[in-house]
Amino acid sequence: MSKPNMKWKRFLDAWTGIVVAVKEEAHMKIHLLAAFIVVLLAYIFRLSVQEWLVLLVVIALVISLELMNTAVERAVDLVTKEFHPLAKAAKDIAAGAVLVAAVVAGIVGAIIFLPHIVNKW
Ligand SMILES: Nc1ncnc2c1ncn2[C@@H]1O[C@H](COP(=O)(O)OP(=O)(O)OP(=O)(O)O)[C@@H](O)[C@H]1O
Repeated sequence: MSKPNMKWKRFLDAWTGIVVAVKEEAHMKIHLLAAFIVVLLAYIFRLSVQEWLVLLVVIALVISLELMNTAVERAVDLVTKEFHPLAKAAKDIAAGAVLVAAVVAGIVGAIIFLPHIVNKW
């Protein structure tokens, strides 16, 4: 396979990974729904460019970490389906990374949207 084709294949493989995660992970669907609602609200409240940038970064952070969490789950399940403390630690730590990002995203969302909501009333 020539080099440009290889690059295109890698892009397709990455896209396939995203599609699989969205299809198979309920949490990923919830994150995407939340991101859609946030983008809709950002449009309705006519946020500044700076506010848009911050929101897009935290949305990307949460979704990227959920993808990594899903990858860790698959890799652990490939190694063992038996109960193992290290398997539990790996999955719990990966889930913890998503939790940290989701909590920070919630705080960032509140800091950005609350003044706009208060202003509308
Ligand atoms: N092989 C294992 N050994 C020990 N504990 C495990 C193992 N597999 C899963 N667990 C524990 O069960 C929890 C749930 O694991 P599971 O693979 O079902 O993820 P999940 O809850 O389905 O996550 P998601 O909903 O994001 O897919 C883990 O966080 C971990 O604490």
